[in-house]
Amino acid sequence: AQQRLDVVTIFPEYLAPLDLSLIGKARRDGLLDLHVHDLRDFTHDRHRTVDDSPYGGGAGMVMKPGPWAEALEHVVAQGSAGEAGGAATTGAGEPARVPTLIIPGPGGERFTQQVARELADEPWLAFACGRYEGIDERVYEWAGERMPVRVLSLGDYVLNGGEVAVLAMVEAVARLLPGVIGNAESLVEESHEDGLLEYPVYTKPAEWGGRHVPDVLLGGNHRAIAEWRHEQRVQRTAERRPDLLPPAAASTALVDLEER
Ligand SMILES: Nc1cc(-c2cccs2)n[nH]1
Repeated sequence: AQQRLDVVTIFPEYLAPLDLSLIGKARRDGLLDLHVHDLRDFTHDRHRTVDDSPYGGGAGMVMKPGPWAEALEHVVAQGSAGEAGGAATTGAGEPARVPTLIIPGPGGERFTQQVARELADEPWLAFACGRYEGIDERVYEWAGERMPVRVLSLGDYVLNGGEVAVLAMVEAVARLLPGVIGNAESLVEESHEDGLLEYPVYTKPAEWGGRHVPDVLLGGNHRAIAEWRHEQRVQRTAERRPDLLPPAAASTALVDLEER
């Protein structure tokens, strides 16, 4: 199953880290088909203008709609024709005609592990990297008439542009694709897979700076180890992320903690 990814940005070099290690290998193994497009290639003036001052005044600049529409039309045309890399195919083996367009922004729906899993099932994703001051609203409307559009936020903080958010989302999605991560089981027990944070991990030496590895991990009782690890995940989630626990479990886990 190959996934096609297109990224449109005014800083294509920002996406260079995607050529490294895991993601780079997935691309070389043909699991991922990544294309980065420079938004400025879709301008026609001498200064390759992509933004302008906001109607209604206010600080900063807003990205112009024209270049975005031309860039996204190019992405749809190139991707669906299978030029410069394969046309993504749906699960049913049908060529995908349009991508799901992901637009990072602080005002979007929360990007979570669940959303990452949904995106990993998509045959074709396109990412539009805007600048913080924003993209002309008519681009969202224009794109929404042609393809599914999701505005996604990494969290409640403000970045200057979408590139960093796209790097994070591409990594979170690509590692879920079959064959990208070595042993699939490492995908199961990690944080947020089942709503709990991960348990503490240890490796050699057994004693380090006067600190010891919990005895249960040094023995071979796999059931006891699994129980200890689950208990640690519940405790750690109750301490750091009670919001992830269903209310009853949160208070029970906290009562247990306070009693210790
Ligand atoms: N979560 C989040 C996304 C963003 C931006 C995306 C694009 C420009 S700023 N800030 N914070």
